[in-house]
Amino acid sequence: MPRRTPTSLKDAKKTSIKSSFNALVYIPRFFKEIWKVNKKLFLLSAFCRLIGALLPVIILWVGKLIIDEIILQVSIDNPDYYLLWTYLAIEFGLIVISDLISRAISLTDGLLGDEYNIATSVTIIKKTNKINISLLEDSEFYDKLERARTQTTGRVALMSNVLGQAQSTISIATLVAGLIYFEPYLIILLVLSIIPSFINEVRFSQQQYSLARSWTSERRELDYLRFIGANDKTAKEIKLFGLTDFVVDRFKNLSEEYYQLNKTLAIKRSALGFVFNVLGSLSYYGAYVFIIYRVLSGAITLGELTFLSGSFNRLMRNLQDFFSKFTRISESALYLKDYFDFIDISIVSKTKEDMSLPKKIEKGFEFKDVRFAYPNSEIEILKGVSFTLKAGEKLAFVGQNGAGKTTLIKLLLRFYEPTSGEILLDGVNINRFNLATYQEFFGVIFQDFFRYEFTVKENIAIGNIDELDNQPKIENAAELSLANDVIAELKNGYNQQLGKRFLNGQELSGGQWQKVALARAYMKNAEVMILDEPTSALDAKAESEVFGRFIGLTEGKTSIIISHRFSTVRQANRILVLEHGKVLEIGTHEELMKNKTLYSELFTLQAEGYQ
Ligand SMILES: Nc1ncnc2c1ncn2[C@@H]1O[C@H](COP(=O)(O)OP(=O)(O)OP(=O)(O)O)[C@@H](O)[C@H]1O
Repeated sequence: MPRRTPTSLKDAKKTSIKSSFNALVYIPRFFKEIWKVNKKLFLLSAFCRLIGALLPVIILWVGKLIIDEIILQVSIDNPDYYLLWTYLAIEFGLIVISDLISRAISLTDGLLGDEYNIATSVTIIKKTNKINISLLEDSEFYDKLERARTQTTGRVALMSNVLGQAQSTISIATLVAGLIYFEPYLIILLVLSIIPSFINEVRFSQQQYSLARSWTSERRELDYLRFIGANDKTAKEIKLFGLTDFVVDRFKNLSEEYYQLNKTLAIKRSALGFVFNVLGSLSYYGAYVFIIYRVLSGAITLGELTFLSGSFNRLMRNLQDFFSKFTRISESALYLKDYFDFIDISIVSKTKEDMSLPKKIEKGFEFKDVRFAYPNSEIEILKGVSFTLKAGEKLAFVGQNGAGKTTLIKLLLRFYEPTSGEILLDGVNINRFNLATYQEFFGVIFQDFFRYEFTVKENIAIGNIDELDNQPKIENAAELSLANDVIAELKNGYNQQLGKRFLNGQELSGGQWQKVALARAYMKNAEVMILDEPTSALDAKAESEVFGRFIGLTEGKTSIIISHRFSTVRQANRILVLEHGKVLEIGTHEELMKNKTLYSELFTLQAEGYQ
C-alpha cells in the first residue's frame, strides 16, 4: 500500500466555504429521489412538521394567557376561574399533541430513511455493475465509490435535517412575528447573539468535511487493515508469520495521525463554540433585562414578559440549531455531491454500438496488432499481439506468469479497450456491438473466481441466474464439473450454505470450490467458453477427467483454455505461446514440439517431472 504524504489540517482546508454552499444545489434532486421512494410517507412527515412548527408559538401564547388570567383573577373581588382552567386544559392538550407530533416525525423520518437507504444501496450496486472494470480498478474512482457507499447514513440524517430546517424556518418566522409585534428592538439583540456562532459553525464543519474527504484513501486503508487483522481468511498467515504487531502498528500509526488531526479540530471547535455561546447568553440576558424594565415601567404585562422571554430564548436556541444544522446540511450536501457524481458517471460507449451480434460465429475472432497498457500505467503488457481464434476452435494460451494471458481475455471480454490495434469478430470490431449482449456470448470461469458465501445451488446457478430454479440443469452442470461428488458429501446437499460467514456454513477445500465454480460454466449454452486456469487446484486425475468432459461437451464450440498443465493444453486444437506480451509461437501440439522453442522446452520439462 503506497502511503501518500500525510495530510495536515491546512491541506484539508482546501475545500472552500463556497463549495459547501454550492453543494446545496443537490438538495432539490435529493428530495426528488426521496419523494419517488414513498410519496405518502413524505407528505405525512411534511404535515407533521408543519403542525410541529406552529405549536411552540401557540404554547407560549397560551402560557401568556394563563399568567395574565391568574394576575387578573387575583386582583378582582369575585374571581371566576373557568377561563383559567380552560387555558390550562388547552395547554395540556397542546403539550400532548406536541409529543405525539415529535414521535410521529421521528417515526416517519426513520421509515423514510430506511426506504431511501435501501433504494440508494440498490442504485449503487446496479450502477457499479454497469461501470467498466477499468474504472473500478482506478483508485481515485474507488474512493468516490467508497464515499458514495459509506455515506448512506449521512444521507438519511441529511433528509431529517433539511425537513427539520423547514420546520424551524416556519417556527422561527412565527416567533419573530410575535417578537416584532411586542418589542421590535429585541430582534437586533437576537441577530447579534447568533452571527458569531454561525460563522464558527460554518468554518469548522467545512474543515471537518475537508479532512474526512482528504483522508478517504487512508480510511480505506484503515478498513483494510482492520479486515486483515481480524478475519478468518487471514488468521492462519497472521498467526503463523507473527504479523499481529506489524498490522497493529501500521493501523495504530495511521489512525493516530487521523485522530490527532481530528482532535485538534474538535478541541478548537468546542472552545470557540463555548466562547460564542457565552456571547449568545449575554445577549439573552441583555434582552431579559430590557423586558423586565418594560414590565416594571408598566409598558407590558407579566404574561407578555413570559411570552417574550420564552420566545426570545426559544428563538435563540432555534436559530443556533438552525445555523448549526445549516452547516451540517451543507457538509452532508458535499457527500451528496459524491453520490450524484458517482451515479452520474457516464457509461455511454465511446464508439457507436450499432452492429448486431451474429447469431452464430462464422469466421471467428481476430486480434490485429493489439497493444495494451493498464490505465494509469506506463508498462505495455501486450506489445502488438496478432492471432486468430477460428469459429469452433479450441485454443490454449500458454506462457509464464505475467505474460499477459488473462489480460488477453479481459480485452476479448471488453473489460478494457486496447491502447491500439483492434479485435474483430467475424470482421467487425468488437466495440461496435452492444456491450451487454456481447458479453452474454461468453461463458467464463476466471482463475480468481469468487467464492460466494451462498448455497451450493446458488453458487452454481450464478453461471446463469435465470435458471436458479432449474434443479436438473444445476445437477447436470455439477456432474460435468465433478462437483456432484463434493455435493454428495454435504449435509444439506445442494442447499448447503457455503463458507464460514453465516450460520451452518460449510467451508470447502480449494479444489472443491473450483469444481463448484466450474459448474457455472455449464449453466449456459454460451457461444464462447473461456476457462482461465480452472483446474489448478484439482488433483491430476480429477483434472484429466474434467478436461475430458469439457472437450467432449464443447465439441465444435469456440473456446479458450489457459493452463499451466501441458497435459491439458495439448488437448487443444492449437496452442498460443505468449512471452512478455508477444506471441512467440502458435500451432498444434505437434507443430510446436517440432519448433523446439519455449513450448517444447516447457512440455519436456513438465513431462520429466511426472516420470
Ligand atoms: N488491473 C491491473 N492493473 C495493472 N496491471 C495489471 C492488472 N492486472 C494485471 N496486471 C499486470 O499485467 C501483467 C500481465 O498479467 P496477466 O494476469 O495477464 O498475466 P498472466 O499471463 O495471466 O499470468 P498468470 O499466469 O500468473 O495468471 C502482469 O505484469 C500484471 O502485473
